[in-house]
Amino acid sequence: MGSIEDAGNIHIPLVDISPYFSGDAVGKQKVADEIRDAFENQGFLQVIGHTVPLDIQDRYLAAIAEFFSLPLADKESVSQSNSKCHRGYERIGGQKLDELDENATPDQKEGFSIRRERPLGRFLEGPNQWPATMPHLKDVYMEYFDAVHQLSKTMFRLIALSLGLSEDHFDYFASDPNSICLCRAHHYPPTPKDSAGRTRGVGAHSDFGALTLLLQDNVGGLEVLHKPTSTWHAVTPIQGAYVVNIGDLMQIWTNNRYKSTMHRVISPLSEHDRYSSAFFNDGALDTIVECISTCLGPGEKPMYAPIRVEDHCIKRYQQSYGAGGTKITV
Ligand SMILES: O=C(O)CCC(=O)C(=O)O
Ligand SMILES: [Fe+2]
Repeated sequence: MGSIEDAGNIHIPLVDISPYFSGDAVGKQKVADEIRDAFENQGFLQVIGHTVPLDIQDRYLAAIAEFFSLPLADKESVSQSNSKCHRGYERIGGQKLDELDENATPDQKEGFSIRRERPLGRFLEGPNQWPATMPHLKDVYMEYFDAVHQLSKTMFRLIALSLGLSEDHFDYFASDPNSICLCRAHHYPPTPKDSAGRTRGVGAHSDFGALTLLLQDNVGGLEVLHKPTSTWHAVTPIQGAYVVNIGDLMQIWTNNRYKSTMHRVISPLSEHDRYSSAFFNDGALDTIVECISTCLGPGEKPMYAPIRVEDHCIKRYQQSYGAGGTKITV
């Protein structure tokens, strides 16, 4: 494990997970121990030695850049406002994720959200929207979706080992084909000089699901909060790596042992467009999330009441909409 940054008190580890795939129990446990350390301390790490080929990442990043460069009318033709299940395009300023500052400006990013293709059904189940003017987007997007979903299942296996559970503990949650995994591509345009320092790409928030895998290009801007010192620290881009963080559901499962950490994207003065993609594995809707027995020390009590994933997600979506009309924090 190597430290990619050591600014003040913060340490965001870089973990090579390739020993996990060797099948050797000692190698697997070593990776799981490194992951435990990262989630107990900062709640964030970067992962290399994984199974998503660089070639798929590159083709996907190129495809989302091409999508965001389409005329606005083409993007609006797949607007989320047409969708009953939060699929499709969100324009710049369409979201405001900031949970710390109610006067913050709306997020200076545009997004495109895809889940598994399903008929309209339970919460967030339904059809995707694809732009007619870019017919090749669907194949590359879904190829990437499948590859990163697979990696998220591996990460859940490692999390299980890190908590002293059997390796398949989260398999149903993480692999249910009807789960509500979300893959959202983002485009952050360069910041004009007059708004430098006053806008946010994404306001400060924690992710409310279980696990997030973020692919970012080399522009930078993602920062995580170090709570004890109230200071923000950059997550330096590493080509091909995933930034992995846990969300509020995993914090509930682990009784606060693993930290769901506030993060944001600043809008630095930059000549460059930034592209990123977040994959949220929020799992099987009917799972009951409650304190895992291995996370309860002697004399400790569960800090949260048990909650069903679907109820938790509906509540968080409703809170988000109630707060600002268009705000969705995932
Ligand atoms: O684009 C990024 O770097 C982070 C995005 C993010 O935090 C989110 O979508 O929840
Ligand atoms: Fe986030």
